[in-house]
Amino acid sequence: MTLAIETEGLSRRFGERLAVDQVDLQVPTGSVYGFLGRNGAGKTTTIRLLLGLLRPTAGRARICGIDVVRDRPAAARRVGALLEAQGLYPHLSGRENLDLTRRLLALPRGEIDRVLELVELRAAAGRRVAEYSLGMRQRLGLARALLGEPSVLILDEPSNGLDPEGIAELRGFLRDLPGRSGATVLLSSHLLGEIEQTASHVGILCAGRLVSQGRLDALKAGLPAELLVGTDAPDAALAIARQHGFEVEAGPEGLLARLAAGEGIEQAAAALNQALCAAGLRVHALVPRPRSLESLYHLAGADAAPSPAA
Ligand SMILES: Nc1ncnc2c1ncn2[C@@H]1O[C@H](COP(=O)(O)OP(=O)(O)OP(=O)(O)O)[C@@H](O)[C@H]1O
Repeated sequence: MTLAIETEGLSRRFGERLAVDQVDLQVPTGSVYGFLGRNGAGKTTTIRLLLGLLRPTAGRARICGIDVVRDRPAAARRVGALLEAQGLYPHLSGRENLDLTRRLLALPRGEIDRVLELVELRAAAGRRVAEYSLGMRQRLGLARALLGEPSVLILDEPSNGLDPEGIAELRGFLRDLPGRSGATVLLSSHLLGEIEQTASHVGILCAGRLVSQGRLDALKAGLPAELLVGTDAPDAALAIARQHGFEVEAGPEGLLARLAAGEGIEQAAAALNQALCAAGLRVHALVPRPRSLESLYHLAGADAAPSPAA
């Protein structure tokens, strides 16, 4: 497995605050890597370190094998980025905005039409950016990141400001991008549903530390199974299930029993059903729940304590 982005012990301190704490990112070439974490977890700081916009306090980052601190220009040539502060000029047209970057990168003129086509902004390219909707600006920012066909795309919260239709379009676009162009995509987000549908790999950041990382399907497969339990007396069922050694919590859809790693789901369901029925409760549902990114996020502790850095 070759890595498009790799960090070792990457850390960044702001005064007393350790915003990024010994992060070892491994982003395989050709992956769509969802970089998750609640607000203040350190995603943007990590991205700024990857782009060489900030210097690390410790550790190192490599883009396509190039050390970002030692050889920033060479690393920068391999990356296209979309950051929250986009730096678009509102009085210029979309095309003119792209042209500024195109000239800076010494790319041929045709490159502008190629990226406009990709983000479907060709028809609006002559209009001033001041007249663009937030979603159009976001797509223009994406078009600019795509100029020069970079090997690595780094996108900080790319779905910000997009309506549900725009989010769905972006999702399809990003999911297909590695297959179409061979590019690797790292996108940060706090939207689990978005990442679950888009990413092949994830990394979860919590209070500056990377608490989970890997192929999304493999990480999900390694999660303990869960059973959703419907009864007519959830409070009593919760107590009884706990007495019988089940790890249970009350959720919006009913009781959620989390099985121990390796515990057989059929056996556990039968034992739980028996315990509840023996106590005189009526069980009307006992359903295995698909393993989800939400469970992974929860078990990694990323949604628990607010990050001290936040
Ligand atoms: N230039 C700075 N000076 C001081 N503290 C900073 C600076 N930049 C970031 N921080 C702090 O570092 C921590 C991590 O911030 P960061 O923006 O990286 O988080 P994030 O995960 O991207 O969150 P968000 O989604 O809200 O942008 C926060 O506590 C933030 O206040």
